[in-house]
Amino acid sequence: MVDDLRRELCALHAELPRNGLVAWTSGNVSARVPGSDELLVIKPSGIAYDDLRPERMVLCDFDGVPVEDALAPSSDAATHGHIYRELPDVGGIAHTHSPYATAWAIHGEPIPCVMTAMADEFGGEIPVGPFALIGDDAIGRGVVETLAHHRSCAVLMRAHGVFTVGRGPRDAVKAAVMCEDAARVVHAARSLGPLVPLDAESVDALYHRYQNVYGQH
Ligand SMILES: O=C(CO)[C@@H](O)[C@H](O)COP(=O)(O)O
Repeated sequence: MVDDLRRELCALHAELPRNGLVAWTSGNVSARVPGSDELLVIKPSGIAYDDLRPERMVLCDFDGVPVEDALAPSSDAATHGHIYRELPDVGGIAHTHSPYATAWAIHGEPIPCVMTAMADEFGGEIPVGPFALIGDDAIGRGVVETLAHHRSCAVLMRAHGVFTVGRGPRDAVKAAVMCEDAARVVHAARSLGPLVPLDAESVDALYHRYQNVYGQH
């Protein structure tokens, strides 16, 4: 099972540069080991995306400590672990520095829910979380605190970048792609004139349809 996760994560990491969400070695994706309340798999720290391999993915505990001989895990391993510990329904997490969303994060401004694609994916605005230093679980604490008050699966961490959560790592990477798309389009819309947020009833209806009816079943 862990070997399958390593393969899935390796393929998903390739989606970050492919979608223009990261520069050089920034960003990371992790997966909870299914059924576990103490293990995750995440990328190694500071390794070029082209050099990532399934066997280089690092199996860690939720404190971000590798449980086997491995490369040093991502700087954000303890942050991912904190999120898995606090949010049992989360099975995957992605972190990017995607440019438009990070510009909103630097500005400290939530992305308002002004288009159907945002209501579909995020169920409202994409909120801003607090500034936190990198290296322990502080970012994770900020993400969890922010998500307690929002339906969004993405948080813009102030002066840093994007953290997304999903049922699995693919959902989290998709949310990171959709977050950057929203950040870019809403920025363009605002340059044309004032933004008009969708009303709450429409947001609820759109979110419900997309989450429960859209796609193949
Ligand atoms: O911004 C951060 C730390 O939150 C990361 O995106 C780093 O840029 C990549 O760190 P590693 O995952 O390679 O340690």
